[in-house]
This record gives sequence, structure tokens and C-alpha cells, in this order.
Amino acid sequence: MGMKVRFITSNRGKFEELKEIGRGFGVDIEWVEMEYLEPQGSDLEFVARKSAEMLSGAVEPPFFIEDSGLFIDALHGFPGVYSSFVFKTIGNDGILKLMEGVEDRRARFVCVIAFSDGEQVRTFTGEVEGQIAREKRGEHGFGYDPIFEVDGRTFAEMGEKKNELSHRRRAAEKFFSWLAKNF
Ligand SMILES: O=c1nc[nH]c2c1ncn2[C@H]1C[C@H](O)[C@@H](COP(=O)(O)OP(=O)(O)OP(=O)(O)O)O1
Ligand SMILES: [Mg+2]
Repeated sequence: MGMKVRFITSNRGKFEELKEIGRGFGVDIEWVEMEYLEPQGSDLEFVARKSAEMLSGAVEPPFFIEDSGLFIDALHGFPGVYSSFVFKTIGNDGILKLMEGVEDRRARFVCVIAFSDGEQVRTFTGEVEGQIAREKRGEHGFGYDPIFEVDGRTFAEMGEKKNELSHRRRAAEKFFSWLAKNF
């Protein structure tokens, strides 16, 4: 049996993807469903690290969290570290409205995993370049998937294939390989 590690998140979509990706690495993810207060910060690595440090007092290590964000070039990196709040408020329609008539559709998704072993916190970052679609497309996934496209297909149109190239996959690969060597 591979190794078991606890993942603290309120987001079922994230859990299901990491559970699936973990299978390929012999890592069994246990979901601790929990909302936690995120410190305000200017970059994802800082926010993920601080969140894990804050949780180390409240949750029995070892555990990990992940903080991810959508960074849109034409909007100077918005929504970035505010992606969760922005999704809950203006959502995909709001982002498409902000991008109406904007030629430069470049964006990137970033995922930072922060792992706490009780002594220290280690972070693992993955990112993927894409474009903001001109309309919502696809039924799969969650969050901004219907408006984030790579080579013309949105994450929501990709289904399972998303797990082969997403920011979450790229961060998880680094994390799970590190775990296999060090735990
Ligand atoms: O692969 C993705 N495909 C589409 N949307 C995504 C993805 N990954 C993150 N997202 C969205 C969800 C949330 O609106 C924001 C991240 O915010 P973030 O704080 O990391 O997640 P969250 O608040 O939903 O769950 P939690 O903090 O409990 O892990 O970007
Ligand atoms: Mg959050």
C-alpha cells in the first residue's frame, strides 16, 4: 500500500483531481474537508506557506494544503491570489465581461502545494499557460475550467485529460516524487 497523506481543502474538485493523480504515484490522499482563513498576501507561495504554518497548530501533521489562482495578463495578473473570492462574487461571467473586446487572451493557472511535516513547511509549484476563452465551454471540472483553454480546448471540455497537463498535475508531480524519496 502506498503512503497516505491528508489534504485540507473545502474544494471537492481539487480533492478529486489530486486523489486521481496520486493513484499514479502510489500516494493515497485522505480528504480533511475544512474551510480555513487564508492570510492576505501578494503571491500564492506566501499565502500557501503561511496557511500551512497557521494550520500546523490546529491540525495533526503531516498534511498539505494547496492554493491556486488564475493570472490574466491583460488584467495585470487579476484575479491571482484573489481567485477564490472573485469566483464566488463575479464568477466566469464577470471575468468574460472584463475581457470583452480584449485581444490579448493570455493567462496562466498556478498551483502551490504546501506540505507540513510538523517541523517545517515545503512548497511545490506548478503552472500552465493558456488563454481565456471568449465564451464558457464544456461541462467537466470546476471553477474557471469553462473559460480557461489550452490549444483551443477548455479544461471543462477536456475532462480526464486535464489531469495530464494542469497546474495541479505539475505541482503534484513534484510533491509526490519528493514524498516518495523523503517519507
Ligand atoms: O483547476 C482549476 N480549475 C478551475 N478553477 C480552479 C482550479 N484551481 C483553482 N481554481 C479556482 C477555485 C477557486 O475559486 C480559486 C482558487 O482558490 P483557492 O483558495 O486555492 O481554492 P478554494 O478556496 O476553492 O479551496 P481551498 O482554499 O479550501 O483549497 O481558483
Ligand atoms: Mg481558498
